[in-house]
Amino acid sequence: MPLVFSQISHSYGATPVLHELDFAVEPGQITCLLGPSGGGKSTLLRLAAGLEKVQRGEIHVDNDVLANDGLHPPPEARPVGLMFQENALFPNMTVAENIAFGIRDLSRREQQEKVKELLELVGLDEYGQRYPHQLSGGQQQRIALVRSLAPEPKILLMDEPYASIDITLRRTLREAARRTIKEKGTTAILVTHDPDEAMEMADSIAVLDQGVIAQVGTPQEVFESPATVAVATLFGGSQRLAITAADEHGFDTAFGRIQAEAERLSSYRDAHTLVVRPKGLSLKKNEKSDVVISDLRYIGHDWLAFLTNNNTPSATEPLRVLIDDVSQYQLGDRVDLIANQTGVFLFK
Ligand SMILES: Nc1ncnc2c1ncn2[C@@H]1O[C@H](COP(=O)(O)OP(=O)(O)OP(=O)(O)O)[C@@H](O)[C@H]1O
Repeated sequence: MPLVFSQISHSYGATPVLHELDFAVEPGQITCLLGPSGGGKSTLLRLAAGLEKVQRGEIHVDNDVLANDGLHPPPEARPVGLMFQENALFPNMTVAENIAFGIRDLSRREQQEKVKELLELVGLDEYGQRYPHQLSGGQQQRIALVRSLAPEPKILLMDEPYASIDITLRRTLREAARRTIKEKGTTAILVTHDPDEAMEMADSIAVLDQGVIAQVGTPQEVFESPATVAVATLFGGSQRLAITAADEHGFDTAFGRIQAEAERLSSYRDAHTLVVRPKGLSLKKNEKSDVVISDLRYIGHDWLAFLTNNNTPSATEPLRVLIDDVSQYQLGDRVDLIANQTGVFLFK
């Protein structure tokens, strides 16, 4: 394994952030670290980068100890490349000089060849002699990426590199980054709190929640079989509801009864929490129901129904349910809720 965190605990003052965390990154993969804000994602990356001292536990690279409470090599002595938001390009150096910065020990010719190859890789062959302020934000990001790849680090650490970039450009940059990282065979960890970004970029997603890794898996595994409530609620407009009672026909929630198949229920007899995606429920009209369609909104490809329950306080957030055929429904319709086969998750 190129990068392994073992039993890492970390506190800021008296505030614990990481708790005996174990995490191994697969070689040659792009792993996205995803999780609620403040969960410790950046801290984990900063520990590997050498920007933060390891307090407890160890970090290994290829079976060698990289850092522990007695070993703290500086960032430049580590086999890692950094692409953090704060690591802007050096403004007083040309693009070529920026890229060559980390490979100053190579001969001049080798440096030039490397710079040329990397500029071509991100489609900016003509830009070597420009200064950063003469580039667009997206071009600067692409240069920052290849600058961090120039020394051919074993591991590339990226902390929200696209956070300040607009959504369309972000998509283009992600693609460029994924292609470039894959072409180089680099092992990369990308911190993001955008689940869409993680789904698009990652070979593997690791969810960090409350100081521990809650789940590691392919984007499909993490999306379709979330291991915890925190993982389930990361994706797809998921909504969390408490289950107040359950029997063989379904379960009771703040939105009344949600009907479900008996066989499904029996495997979740002790469930107390329901996480439901907008695609996870179907509606059936029932004049006697207390659940009412209080809003219908078009969201591009689909319609969302916003449901409220006449019997619950108005402060309760409406339940959002995707509907196939909007012509069947109108505002004020009363409906029953039925759990679909996918998009509904039960937790103890
Ligand atoms: N230098 C610091 N001094 C004190 N507390 C810090 C420091 N850096 C981070 N923290 C705290 O540690 C916790 C974890 O922070 P961290 O930045 O690692 O989380 P994160 O998962 O990357 O969050 P986000 O998604 O919001 O960027 C937060 O509560 C944060 O306020």
